[in-house]
Amino acid sequence: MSTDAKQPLLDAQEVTVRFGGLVAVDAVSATFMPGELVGIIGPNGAGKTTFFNAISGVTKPTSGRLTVRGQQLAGKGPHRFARNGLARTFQTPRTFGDMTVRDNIAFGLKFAGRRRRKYILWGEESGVPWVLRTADSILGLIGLSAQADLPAAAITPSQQRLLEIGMALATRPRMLLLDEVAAGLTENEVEEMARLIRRLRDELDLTVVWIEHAVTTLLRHVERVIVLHQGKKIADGPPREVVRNPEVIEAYLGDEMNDENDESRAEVTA
Ligand SMILES: Nc1ncnc2c1ncn2[C@@H]1O[C@H](COP(=O)(O)OP(=O)(O)OP(=O)(O)O)[C@@H](O)[C@H]1O
Repeated sequence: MSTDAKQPLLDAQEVTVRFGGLVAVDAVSATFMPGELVGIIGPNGAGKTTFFNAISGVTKPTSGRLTVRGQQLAGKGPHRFARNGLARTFQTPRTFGDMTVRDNIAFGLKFAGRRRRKYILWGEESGVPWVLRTADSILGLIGLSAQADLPAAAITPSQQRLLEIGMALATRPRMLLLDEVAAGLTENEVEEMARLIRRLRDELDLTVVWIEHAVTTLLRHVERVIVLHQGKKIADGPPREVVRNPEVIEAYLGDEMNDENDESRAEVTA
């Protein structure tokens, strides 16, 4: 891969998003390096999704800088972010229900095709992992080959989430932003999802940023976690350190990992 290992894929500096009088994201800075798997946690309304929206161009930050692979993109639209290698999922999957599962992936590939000239200019066409070259290989990767010919509306909610990840992968991203992809899944499905996410990061050399309410699972699988509280970043570090941070325990983990959950805390701190 030609990505400069020392250059952040995305560097957010002092990003603020206001909605009228409400400061949803309050001067948050965070740097994401190639190949990192980072979790974002925080109570409801902490600003997680709004931060995601800001770093993917969906919401224009009120102030702050967003540098993607060296380019200043704050204030640009989501397509500019996508062209620079960012792909994301949404809390409510945005798939095309009346199209087949395969055609949903093909749609993402078409979008990547529009970038193809740029890939060639960068000399990276040969660098696209083979598994991201066709709809069928992407379906194999995410475990949806058997559903390829079904309309997307006919597959289960957990398969919808996988499909949305597949559509994001089809755009051949360098950075994948996952917004609660494990919401509503059974315990086993959550574990499978976590394993898939790790595999994608490892095999495709992606940077993955993952918001999730299933905190215990998330903390077990990520190497770094950012905690947001009332729009501010209150911690950023390895899970075993973050779960011991008194401010984090008071603001969030005290409830999420209470006494009955000591086992899970022990698992993370081990
Ligand atoms: N478009 C909007 N207009 C006005 N306020 C908004 C808008 N989007 C989010 N907010 C507010 O901004 C704050 C942060 O919301 P956000 O959805 O980013 O939090 P979150 O951490 O993702 O929460 P959750 O875990 O519940 O998804 C909340 O107070 C929310 O009500």
